[in-house]
Amino acid sequence: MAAIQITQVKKRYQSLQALDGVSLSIEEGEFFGLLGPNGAGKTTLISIIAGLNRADSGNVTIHGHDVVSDYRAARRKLGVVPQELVFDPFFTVRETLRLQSGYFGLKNNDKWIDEVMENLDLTNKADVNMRALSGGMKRRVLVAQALVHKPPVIVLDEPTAGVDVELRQTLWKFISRLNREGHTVVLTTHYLEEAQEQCNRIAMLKLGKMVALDTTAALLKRISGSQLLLNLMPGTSLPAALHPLVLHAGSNGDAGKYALRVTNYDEVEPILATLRQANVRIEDMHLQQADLEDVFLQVMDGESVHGINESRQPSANTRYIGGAK
Ligand SMILES: Nc1ncnc2c1ncn2[C@@H]1O[C@H](COP(=O)(O)OP(=O)(O)OP(=O)(O)O)[C@@H](O)[C@H]1O
Repeated sequence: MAAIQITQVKKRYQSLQALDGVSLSIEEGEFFGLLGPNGAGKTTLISIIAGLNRADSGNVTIHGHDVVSDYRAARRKLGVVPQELVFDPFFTVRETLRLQSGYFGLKNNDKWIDEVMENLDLTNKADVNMRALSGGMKRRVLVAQALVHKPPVIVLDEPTAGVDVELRQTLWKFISRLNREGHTVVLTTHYLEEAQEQCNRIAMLKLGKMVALDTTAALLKRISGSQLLLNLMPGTSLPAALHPLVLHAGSNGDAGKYALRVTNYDEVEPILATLRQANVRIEDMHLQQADLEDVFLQVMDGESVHGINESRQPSANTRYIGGAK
């Protein structure tokens, strides 16, 4: 049985089709990544999975339980770490986690609560009021809250947005352990290196539609070889002969920056010769192995992958992937 089965889900907000017929089956034990630029529909999909939002049509089941008609059973199987920090400022961390346990009818849950706090480095904050915690600490409590009932399916909506390296490491160590122990994990993130590292399979959403769905390894194979990253002197532009090699081109603040596809090092010299002949000077360059960010840009940029589409405005995602959201 699938951990999460999503069938033909559609959701419209006024004139905006936020989800346009999304179908997806996530198996038990997967570490699954849901990627897409701002506004792609990731949070909408997660809130439908969590039963916090209703699809206009289609359905979602968690371990076979429909999230609408069998809400309580579905919810019990699911732990959701929301993107926004919502909490009651009057309770301590431990009280917050006990209350959440009570919501699931769990009494005497302190042993697990202690273990979760320990694993998220929250033990020394157990008796501190929520309002006195830093943003990063509050996020740890949100994660802990999602885990109090040991849900078999854990959904994390951008859990590491704006958090420090230490929390990221703590979080991934714990979540990876839970995944190894059999919990299914679904993650949305804009940090593509994080998705590449953690997820065995990835779906990419764009404007409410699924535009890629494959194992991380297969997605990475779509782009073979390396990239030559060029930063040309201001006022110069790439000779037309090199346009077919362009994977992506910067614009506005990044004008003059290009990523060119090269399959082996021998291809670098002819590129440099072409630039020399056209009197185009290079400010900076380096060779980089292709990664998930390149696949993401390729998928999101669609037809422009095999050459520059001069009229195309840069896609919004070009600006923030890699962390600078
Ligand atoms: N309650 C709402 N009312 C109207 N439009 C909404 C509402 N919630 C989301 N939207 C719109 O639906 C689209 C999808 O939004 P959603 O938050 O699901 O995207 P996302 O992929 O999670 O984006 P981000 O990466 O920024 O979190 C966006 O265009 C958003 O503006």
